[in-house]
Amino acid sequence: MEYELDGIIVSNHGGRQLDGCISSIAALPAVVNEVGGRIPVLFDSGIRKGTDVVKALALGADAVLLGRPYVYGLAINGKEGVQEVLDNFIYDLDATMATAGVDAVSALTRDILVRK
Ligand SMILES: Cc1cc2nc3c(=O)[nH]c(=O)nc-3n(C[C@H](O)[C@H](O)[C@H](O)COP(=O)(O)O)c2cc1C
Repeated sequence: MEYELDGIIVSNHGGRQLDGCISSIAALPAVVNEVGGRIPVLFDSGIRKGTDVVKALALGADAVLLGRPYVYGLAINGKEGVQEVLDNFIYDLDATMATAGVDAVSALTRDILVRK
């Protein structure tokens, strides 16, 4: 690509900096389209449960990042709290995929989503 980037993160910094900016999930599809698979697209801001992970991956993110959720676990129960947050994410992701009838992360594509 023009700037020789190794990857890109679609983020609005957790919605805490720019009043009135669009959500990062709303920005994701256009960025994915523009990148066209040439570099990894990571995503954050507002990922709170497995369904959020599924939506971001289905919209084309290669991976998601967590900001506040693991900090909440850390504040409540230290290292074990962080582990519990991560375990819950993995369980919830698994359950969401199973409920959607999807057996691989690679099968999470836009056509499993319904726009409201
Ligand atoms: C208290 C706080 C401080 C942050 N400071 C920075 C920062 O200095 N630089 C930065 O790039 N992002 C910063 N972020 C944004 C995070 O890197 C990340 O994009 C965001 O927390 C992800 O959204 P989430 O918290 O909804 O998961 C900060 C987020 C929070 C909550």
